[in-house]
Amino acid sequence: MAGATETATWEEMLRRMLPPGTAIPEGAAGNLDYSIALEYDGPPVAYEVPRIAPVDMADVPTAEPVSASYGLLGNGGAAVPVAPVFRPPASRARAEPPQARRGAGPADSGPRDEASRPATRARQEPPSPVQVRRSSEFAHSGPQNEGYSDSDDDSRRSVSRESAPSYQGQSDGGRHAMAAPEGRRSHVVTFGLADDSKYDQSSELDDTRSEQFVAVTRTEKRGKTCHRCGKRKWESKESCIVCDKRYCGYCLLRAMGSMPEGRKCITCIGRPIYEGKRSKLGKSSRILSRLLSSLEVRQILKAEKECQANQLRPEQLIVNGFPLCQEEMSDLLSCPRPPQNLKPGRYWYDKESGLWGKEGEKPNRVVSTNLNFNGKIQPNASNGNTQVYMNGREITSIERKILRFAQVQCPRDTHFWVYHDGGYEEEGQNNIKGKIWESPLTRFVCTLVSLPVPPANSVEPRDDAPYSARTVPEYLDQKRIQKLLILGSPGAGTSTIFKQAKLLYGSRFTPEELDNIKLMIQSNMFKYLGILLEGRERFEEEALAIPNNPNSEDGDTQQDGNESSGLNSCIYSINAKLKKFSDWLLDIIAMGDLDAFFPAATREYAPVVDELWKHPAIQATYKRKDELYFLPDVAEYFLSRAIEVSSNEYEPSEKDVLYAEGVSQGNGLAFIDFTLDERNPMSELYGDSHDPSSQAQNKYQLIRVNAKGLNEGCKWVEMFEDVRAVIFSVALSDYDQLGAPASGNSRRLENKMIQSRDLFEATIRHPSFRDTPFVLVLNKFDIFEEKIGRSPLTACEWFSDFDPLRTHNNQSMAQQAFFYVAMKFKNLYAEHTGDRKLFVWQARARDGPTVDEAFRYIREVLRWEDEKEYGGFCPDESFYSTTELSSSRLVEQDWQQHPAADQRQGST
Ligand SMILES: Nc1nc2c(ncn2[C@@H]2O[C@H](COP(=O)(O)OP(=O)(O)OP(=O)(O)O)[C@@H](O)[C@H]2O)c(=O)[nH]1
Ligand SMILES: [Mg+2]
Repeated sequence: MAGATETATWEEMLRRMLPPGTAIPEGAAGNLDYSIALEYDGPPVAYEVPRIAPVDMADVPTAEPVSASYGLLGNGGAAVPVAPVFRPPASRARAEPPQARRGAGPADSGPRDEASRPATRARQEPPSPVQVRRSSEFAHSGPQNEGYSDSDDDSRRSVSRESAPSYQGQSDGGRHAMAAPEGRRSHVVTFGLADDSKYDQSSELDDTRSEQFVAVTRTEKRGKTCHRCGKRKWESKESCIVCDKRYCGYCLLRAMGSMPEGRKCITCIGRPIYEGKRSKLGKSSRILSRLLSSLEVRQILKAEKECQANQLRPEQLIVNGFPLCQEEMSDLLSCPRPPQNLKPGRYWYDKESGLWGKEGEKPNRVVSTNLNFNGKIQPNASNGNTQVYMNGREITSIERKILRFAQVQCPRDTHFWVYHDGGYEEEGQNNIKGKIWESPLTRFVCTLVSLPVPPANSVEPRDDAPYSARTVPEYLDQKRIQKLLILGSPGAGTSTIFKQAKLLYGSRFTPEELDNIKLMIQSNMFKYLGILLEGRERFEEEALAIPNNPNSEDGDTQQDGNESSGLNSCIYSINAKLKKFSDWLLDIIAMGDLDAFFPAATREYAPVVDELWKHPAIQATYKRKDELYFLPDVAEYFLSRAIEVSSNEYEPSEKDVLYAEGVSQGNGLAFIDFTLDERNPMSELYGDSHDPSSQAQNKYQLIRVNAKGLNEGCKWVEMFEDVRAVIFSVALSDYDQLGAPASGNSRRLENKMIQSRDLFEATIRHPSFRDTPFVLVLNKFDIFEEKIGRSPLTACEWFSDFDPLRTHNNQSMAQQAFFYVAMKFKNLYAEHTGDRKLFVWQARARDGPTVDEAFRYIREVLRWEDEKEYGGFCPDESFYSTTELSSSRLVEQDWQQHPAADQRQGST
């Protein structure tokens, strides 16, 4: 837009400002840093504040350049022509009557109006950026005559000196005295650089934007200060869907009136909305429901959603490279299966299959087929690189994975035709080979990875046949279900939380699921047995390796002669024990007396480890006893009921299901859909009345990815970019535990808390989650509480600076330690995400209610996130950033006493 004319204008302006004859610096128009007027955003002031009016540079009188004949010393000292002193017209602009500003008709114009015309014009028309800059430029250059100083402060002061008195002087008998718009604070001018990238994004709105939008920045204070009264209140704000100005409950109706087009300032009525708000059109907010009756709210929201001014314009939609015309857009929106949540942008559309997606991306919806658009689909529409083509489009790798999953042969250079029902054939073969999305499993996997599928019993209107209704399976209705992804390192409790969700909100386990869990429990039991036997073998190897090979490659076990022989004798004695132990194992197995075997095996195992650990050489090698012993606690729970558990008739109890490690035998991906009722301690505190539309918001899909899938380079994770929140579970009790390294060749065990931290770090940095809120669940608080007294938190090197207050009991020590750990994670998160808040909750996942409360907290987080984005409620920093947590009931009490205070941290 900044073409040659603009440059010329700048040059012209500079020329007028510089002393006559001065050369304009090269490239000045492009490089000079021009300050821009900003609207004052601080607390209200008691006095009327002057305005700076735009200046028409054409009206600035300038002197002709001194001609050569006036040479400095020449011409016998004849007077050099001087321009008259220029008086800034700011006061005239101020004195403009309100009507004139709103666009007075010709009847109003008289000689007086004539006199103020330049300023009036500048106010009436949306000024170009150049005009706005001119005004601010003038604010700097004007006072120059009176000893202009460089500092902002000074310049501001000189502006007031200059313009305030003249405003008083010209108030013209009160008729022209400009009252601030009804009840509104006047604007004050400050100086700085406008930086409004948000507005830059939607350049199509630029031309309609008034001077306010160019000059006002959306600063960090967004959300806290009311635009009208300027007060910073700790309460919800509602924002204008056009200009995003926020208003408190007191000012909202005054600023927005009856809202015929929804939430718009009166001055924004008729203007197109800010596109970032499109997805929120028609969604209710606390503040509206508080101020108006539910019927009124409904009407306003309906108008907001449906009125003409707020609709997309066809040219905002570019499909297959061409902007739509009105007719094409109507066809698209009125077809039986239109795209959802349409926003302005570039899309591709495959007419044969109905697949629809954003340009350069995988498909995200199946819309009706056979819509005719000007543009035809291009091979690179979705930016695929698979050399597999579907109706002419090169598909993306995730689509190819699904094809393979559905057992569709698709080597390179395959060209398919795919039809509305998923039927496919190779190009030129005229032979439908099958239907891609026929199997429920394929459909399920598609939804998990957010690929669209056609409705199950799709009957597509070919040749304009009347459209028949279809049923879309519930879980395909992705719009209404909010996906929550739960992750964590091994043993952190993700499966337990998942199973709790199932028990709390879901249906009971089906017989198949129970069968699966039973198999899982049984195979876990054999895994524990495997560990026992492996341990025995390992000790035997230890024993054999050293005497036979004193210079063995394992440097850690090299010992000097004395120690070595000491170790040998020790190991021999252990070996004898082990021999006895293994003979005994074999006997028991031979007799089939497993009931005796399992408990005995675990019982016998520990003393062997103890024995080994006594020796200094072993200690030097392994550093920690845990490295010799990693049978999970839960092993004993199941091993002690070995016969019962391993029999065919075994039926896992609810407790067994919860205690078992894992979700299913394969233990990969698992998901569950559930709904939460409205009961919530927090929303009650805020006096919420949730409208029925929020019910739909309460549907969730919890997806659990096992730790292994994560460790393999987070491969799965990429498929979950549309999750609403990531729940990351960490076992608090891991701080003094060691675990096998997730990857790499090192056999050295690592601190499990550090492992969790590293995984957490990798996850928050993952591009798929750049904008996704994270909720950290600090789990296993029960074990933590129990052991914190005997095993210091500093056992984990990351917590080495933990310096608790002295306490008399484990409970308060555990709370202190919990806060400390929470803050460590919060700081880490803030570091990586540019100061975003990490939400933390404390849980004991074996304990149902703590998981229930965790999910209610997560739901609340999602609402905060929604409202934060849409213009509302933003809980006070103190509890948002430092202490939201935690052991629910405890917090609940604190909250009731000190809703916004930082009390919880203090209480520890
Ligand atoms: N005491 C106690 N045990 C817990 C808690 N949460 C989980 N557990 C137990 O810890 C063990 C491991 O929990 P899981 O839920 O299987 O851990 P996970 O994160 O799924 O681990 P992977 O399956 O390896 O990914 C199970 O025996 C659980 O019953 C808790 O808060 N307190
Ligand atoms: Mg598990």
